[in-house]
Amino acid sequence: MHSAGPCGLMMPHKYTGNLPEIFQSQAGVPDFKYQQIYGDVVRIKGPFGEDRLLISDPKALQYIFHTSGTLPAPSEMTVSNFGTQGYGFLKWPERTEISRILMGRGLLWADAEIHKRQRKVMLPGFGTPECKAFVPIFRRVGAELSAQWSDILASSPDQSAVFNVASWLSRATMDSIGEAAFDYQFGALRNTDNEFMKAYMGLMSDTLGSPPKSAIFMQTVLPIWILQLRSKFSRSRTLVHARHTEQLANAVTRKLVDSKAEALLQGKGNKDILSLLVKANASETASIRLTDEEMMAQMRTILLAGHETSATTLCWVLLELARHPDVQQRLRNEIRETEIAIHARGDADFTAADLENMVFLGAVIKESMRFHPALYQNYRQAAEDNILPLSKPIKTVHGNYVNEVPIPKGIKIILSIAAYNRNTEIFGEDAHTYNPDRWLRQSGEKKGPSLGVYGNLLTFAGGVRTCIGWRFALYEVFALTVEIINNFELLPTPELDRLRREACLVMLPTLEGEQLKGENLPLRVKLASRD
Ligand code: HEM
Repeated sequence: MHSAGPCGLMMPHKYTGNLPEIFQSQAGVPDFKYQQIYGDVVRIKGPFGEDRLLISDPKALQYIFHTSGTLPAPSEMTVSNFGTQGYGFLKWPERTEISRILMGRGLLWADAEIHKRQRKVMLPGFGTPECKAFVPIFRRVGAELSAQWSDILASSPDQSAVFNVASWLSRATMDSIGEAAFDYQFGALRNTDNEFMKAYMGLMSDTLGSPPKSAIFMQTVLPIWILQLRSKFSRSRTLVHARHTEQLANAVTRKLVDSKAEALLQGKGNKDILSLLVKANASETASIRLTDEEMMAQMRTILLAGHETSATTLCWVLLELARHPDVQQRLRNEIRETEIAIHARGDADFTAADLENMVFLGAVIKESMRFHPALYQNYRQAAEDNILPLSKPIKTVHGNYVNEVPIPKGIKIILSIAAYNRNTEIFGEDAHTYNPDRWLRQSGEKKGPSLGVYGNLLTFAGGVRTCIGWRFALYEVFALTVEIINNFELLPTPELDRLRREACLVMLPTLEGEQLKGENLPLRVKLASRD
């Protein structure tokens, strides 16, 4: 296996290894560089020269996400018996500590048995019919955003304006998640002064964007209990922001959980995710049931995981459409043809089936999610000594070729979603080019081992930790893209020369020199002509 160092890559630092380059660069940049020079399995250095791996090999990723760990013997298998299949590689403790600070001890924090138990209770809220039923909510939120943009354009002299699209989408997805997940009106699109929204805006970039070397060092070498004390008492601006958001979120989620439990007692169950979760929890045996603290953590998890990721994904979709006017026009044509068919059959609006049946829309969304995965890396640690199978042989530093790599217990691995999504063996020699048409070619999908739930991308991760909200996210991204492209024309602005893929767990658009202002995607918006 090759190790990083020569060939123009940064030499590892004595104390922090390659981690500053990995965590301070723009999202995906070191991953692509290492992949191009060394291939899909690269040994990098952690603190004090510790070995770590950076992986984008499809077979190794499939093993880690899907088949590592063991199942109980068939004779020992019971309903509550904990099989470890898919849990052979657990999350890095310092990263789960970040999840705990931002979201509490919910699904993104949990691992192994606790994860399996929590996920079982949560799944009923995220099925296909449940997510399809949210489409009218997404469409309503889209219509509200459209109405506000149209008003602003109508009062501008040349009927066009530059919007920070990232801020608008963040507020739109907050309203969507509020209504669909909690039956709650955040009113984020209507009221920009909303205290809750202000706390969530910039939370990721503030707490995780461009960390200084000292923070990277502390996070990796300090024991978890010190990190926990720090998160509780530190006066640093970022941790004060995280604690303030936690207080606001806990106050809202506590009231919501209580009111849903009360509604259930009165037989008034609703269809929002929280109501479904409260119901599913009540029908579980006591040993599996989520505690009150866990229930509130799930709400904070859904709030952050479900709002920032969808908003970011939509940003990258719209950016590519602004950069590729031909693609934008083809998509608008498909949307308008579908709209004519909808009106002809006597319906007023797009249904979930209409959104799914738009082939070019599907190609645009898949390609945008491939090219710009909102979560660009996952972090795992081997629970046991293991052997990692590889798709193709790699050359070791001794010059031998090997088909598998022995993995000692405890080794930390970065699973590069960004680099897998650009793997040329899977997506073709032009994997670094944005091209929705690749999904219309027969060969566009399902090359390589089965990994991800959508287009075999890793954008929603895979296996037991596949994004629980992936169907929710898809319908939301479809619905809002259709609304915006049907009504508006998007154009690039000169500021895009300074656009960064800010690496803060989620890949946010920011502008060079203005990272501290948080997410920013300046696009020029005009009404789309209807000739
Ligand atoms: C396009 C938008 C989205 C993307 C790209 C995305 C991506 C991901 C990824 C990569 C993971 C795995 C993270 C890890 O294991 O560390 C994940 C997990 C998760 N996502 Fe999403 N997500 C999106 C939208 C949503 C939405 C809308 C919701 C909720 C409504 C949601 C809820 C969650 C939850 C709760 C988990 C933890 C699942 C588990 O560990 O079992 N996500 N997501």
